[in-house]
Amino acid sequence: AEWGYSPTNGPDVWARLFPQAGGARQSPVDICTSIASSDSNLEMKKLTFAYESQSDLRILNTGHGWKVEAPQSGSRLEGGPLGEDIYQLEQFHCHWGETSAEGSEHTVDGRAYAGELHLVHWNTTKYQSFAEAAQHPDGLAVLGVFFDVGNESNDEIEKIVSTLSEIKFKGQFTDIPDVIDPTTFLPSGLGYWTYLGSLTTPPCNECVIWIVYKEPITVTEEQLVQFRCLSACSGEAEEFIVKNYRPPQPLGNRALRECNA
Ligand SMILES: NS(=O)(=O)c1ccco1
Ligand SMILES: [Zn+2]
Repeated sequence: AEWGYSPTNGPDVWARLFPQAGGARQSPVDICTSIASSDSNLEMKKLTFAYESQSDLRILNTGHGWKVEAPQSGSRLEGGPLGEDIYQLEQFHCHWGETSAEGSEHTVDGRAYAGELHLVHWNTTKYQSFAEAAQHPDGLAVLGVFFDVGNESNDEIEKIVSTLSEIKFKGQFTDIPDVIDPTTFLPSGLGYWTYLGSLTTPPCNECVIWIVYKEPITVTEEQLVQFRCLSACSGEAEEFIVKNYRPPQPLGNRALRECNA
């Protein structure tokens, strides 16, 4: 039985097939800003990133959304909550909802955004592959960026949107002709929250250091409408991917730290 986001195969039943989904350090979480502790040593070790601009990146319809494969050996994410290790960009994708009133995975004081972009990195200092890194508590680092709906379309997201008609069905892929610079997905304000969590899709490995930016970026309703036209099926039967977000999971006794870069 393929997992998904419907009542019969969605987040409420994932733990039956994927035991880790019922663990104590699951993601996403509701970010309760009043309990976030501004941790001084996060400010000392500034979070730094360096990405390459790449063209001809492959975008795939995974059946659960779109995913851009961006293995960037030259990219580096380090500092902040990442200790002494260097993390390398592997892929990026996003989550959205049926309407723009929902769609993000993390929420802020109970408020959902219209969507959430995930830039997925893995620890190349300690591990030899993404798959290996995903088996360790400090294996992955994911940058989360919220989407707000506004009037200006996001040019970088538009490069993604313009390919979606070619990958309407699950399993289809194509190359993005434009040059993509992942830095352009990041908000101007670099304040963030960070905590230890998991992949938000099965198998929900508890291997992610989450870094969620406070400031959203803006996309248009039309861009989100295009996301919802992707099909979860590989054939004629059209079942649109209208939502692909997991609701918040218990924070439990995990520390939630913030850095106002
Ligand atoms: N949604 S996410 O970034 O936690 C992820 C990456 C790979 C699988 O799930
Ligand atoms: Zn994600």
